[in-house]
Amino acid sequence: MNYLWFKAFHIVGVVAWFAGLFYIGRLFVYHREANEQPEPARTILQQQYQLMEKRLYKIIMTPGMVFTVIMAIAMLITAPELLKEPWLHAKLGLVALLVGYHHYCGRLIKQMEQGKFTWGSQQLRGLNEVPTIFLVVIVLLAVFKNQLPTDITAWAVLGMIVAFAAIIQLYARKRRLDQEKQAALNTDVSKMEGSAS
Ligand code: HEM
Repeated sequence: MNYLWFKAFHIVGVVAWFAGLFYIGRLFVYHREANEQPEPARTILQQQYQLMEKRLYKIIMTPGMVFTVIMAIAMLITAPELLKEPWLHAKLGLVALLVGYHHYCGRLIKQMEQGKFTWGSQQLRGLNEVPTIFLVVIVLLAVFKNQLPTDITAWAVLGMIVAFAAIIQLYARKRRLDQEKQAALNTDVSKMEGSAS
């Protein structure tokens, strides 16, 4: 019975952790794009995003991760025979990588604060998709366990990577065209103002 309680709260922890992992990636993109704004909007937006990133990391993401792991350890103490399962070994490997990604996000927050950050918004959009791939594979492993169809899973991961890359490229193209249109419009307006005065 305890096992089921731990499992239920393990899933609650996973939901909180991933809410943070998904949102932090979005905030990084907005934070980076705030550089393109004129002053004083740039400084105001950057300070606001900095604050939101730090709070999200400290108040949601890290507690979500710790809670997920504590509940997982409680499950393993209750049912230690699980430690012999190959699916769990694979899952632990992926979770270790995910924890690495979590800490990398913490490093990015510090780099942004110190103005040492060099990534572009398109690269950040790519980085933002990393947790989705982890989520899909870890959940598949947790549900299918040793029966996981590895070929379908590998194709699904590949399909996701290709789809994300294509969507990011298309969106970048759309943004570039919108910016060019806006710049042309601004030039026309200033020409009209010039000839009116
Ligand atoms: C230290 C890391 C983790 C360990 C040791 C761990 C271990 C476990 C164990 C032992 C179960 C119970 C399996 C069962 O009763 O059938 C479980 C269930 C589950 N875990 Fe994890 N887990 C970890 C992290 C994660 C993460 C990061 C996710 C999500 C991305 C996740 C998603 C799930 C889900 C959805 C279930 C429910 C599966 C089911 O009942 O069919 N776990 N986990």
